[in-house]
Amino acid sequence: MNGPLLEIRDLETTFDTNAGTVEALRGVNLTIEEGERVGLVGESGSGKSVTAQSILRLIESPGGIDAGSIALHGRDLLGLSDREMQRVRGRDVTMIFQDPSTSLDPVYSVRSQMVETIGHNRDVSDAEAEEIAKKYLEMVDMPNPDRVLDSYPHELSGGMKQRVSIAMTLGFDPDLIIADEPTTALDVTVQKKVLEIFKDVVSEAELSVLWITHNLGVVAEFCDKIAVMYAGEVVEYGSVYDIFDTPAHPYTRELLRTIPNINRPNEELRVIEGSVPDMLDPPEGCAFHPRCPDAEPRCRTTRPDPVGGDEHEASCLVHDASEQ
Ligand SMILES: Nc1ncnc2c1ncn2[C@@H]1O[C@H](COP(=O)(O)OP(=O)(O)OP(=O)(O)O)[C@@H](O)[C@H]1O
Ligand code: NI
Repeated sequence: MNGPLLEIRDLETTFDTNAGTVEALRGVNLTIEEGERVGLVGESGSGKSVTAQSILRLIESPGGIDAGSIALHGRDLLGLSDREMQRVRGRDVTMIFQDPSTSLDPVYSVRSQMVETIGHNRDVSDAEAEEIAKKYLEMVDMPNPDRVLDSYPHELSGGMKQRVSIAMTLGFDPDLIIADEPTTALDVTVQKKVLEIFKDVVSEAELSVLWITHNLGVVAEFCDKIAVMYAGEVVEYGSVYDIFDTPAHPYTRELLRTIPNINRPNEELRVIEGSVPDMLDPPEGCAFHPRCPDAEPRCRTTRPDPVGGDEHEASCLVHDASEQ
């Protein structure tokens, strides 16, 4: 039996600033099984992007990973040399960014970038690599792959660029794709289209994905599992069904209430009362207690551990995920 694809344990990442130490990640636990699509959701500042950057070891000074472990196929990523880590980033774990320009080089044609990437990761000739590139461009619904191959990134629209960067990601043949809000920079109709394409590509290629988003609706459509982040911790984890049907953590319940109801389009959007904590000085006890409708006195002083088991767990002293 193989272990999980990715296993993050008690991960702590901080940034030293003039104002003090920002405790961005305060003990993140997250497991992704082979072939799983996991949505990472939470309000702005909860630590979603820092989690992604920590997995890829892209946290730069004055930031750093202070504690915990990250294992990919059982291999400890935090113990690798910079060179080995570079190989992991080029081959095993790839990231799709909000701004597709980040993953495309402006000075090379799409052809040379895709052929190089594919050739680098597979034992094929340039001609074969080009055929594979065309196949990937067809998979992302590019009507004229030959023309796209001849293009330079600036000749493509935002939506096309993002599709090319998805095709490029396939060229890496990665074990895990991390996508950090990859469609938010696009306008709404293009967003929908790119999302559909990505969904199809992921199921066709049976990829494992960590999908970072604010949008619980997207997660419900796209993912198998959901991890809810709050103040630098995963506070609830479970299948999409469990999270939507029997959410245990009061924060998850509040987050679900903020999803717009398509049957009541004129209803005012609900927001969660209060604001996210200052990570320079996070609250004692449960970080959500100042905003929590169900908080009890003990929540102010005792930090909850995850309870419930592998399938569905939540870090809450009041509500037990296994009893939902
Ligand atoms: N380079 C940095 N220097 C200092 N603090 C940082 C840095 N990068 C992130 N942080 C802090 O770490 C915390 C987590 O940030 P992160 O970007 O992971 O949030 P997020 O959940 O991705 O939010 P968003 O949804 O807005 O992208 C925040 O408090 C943020 O201010
Ligand atoms: Ni982010």
